[in-house]
Amino acid sequence: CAKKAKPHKDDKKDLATCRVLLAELETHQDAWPFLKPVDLKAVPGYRKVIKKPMDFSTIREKLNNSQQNNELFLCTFIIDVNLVFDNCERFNEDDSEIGRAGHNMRRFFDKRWTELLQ
Ligand SMILES: Cc1ncccc1N[C@@H](C)c1ccc2c(c1)OCCO2
Repeated sequence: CAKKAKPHKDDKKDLATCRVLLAELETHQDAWPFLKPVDLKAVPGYRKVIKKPMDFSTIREKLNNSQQNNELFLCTFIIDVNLVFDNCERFNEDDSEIGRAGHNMRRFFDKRWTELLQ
């Protein structure tokens, strides 16, 4: 993904842009299934099926802890956001509340990160 994002001279903008993007994801009306980690005790089968759980609050934690000079943070951010949506597709029917929310959120993210980061 590093090559996809146009080579910025200063990563400082990228970190701010990831924070803006994450805030937009968190406040989206379809974000509700993805705001916090899935409760592995409350959702039967989730722990077995989904090898790498991810959610927006975990991504925010990682972003807050990421070193600015470590240019990998941008790729890590993109990979983690896509992991949220890939996990959602794997576990939820397309024709379900959560499945539809996942598709809507992925469409929104793809549009916004292209506008902001490429
Ligand atoms: C993203 C996702 N994929 C699969 C299952 C759950 C979830 N999200 C959790 C928060 C969630 C979303 C909705 C719920 C719920 C938990 O627990 C039972 C009531 O409805």
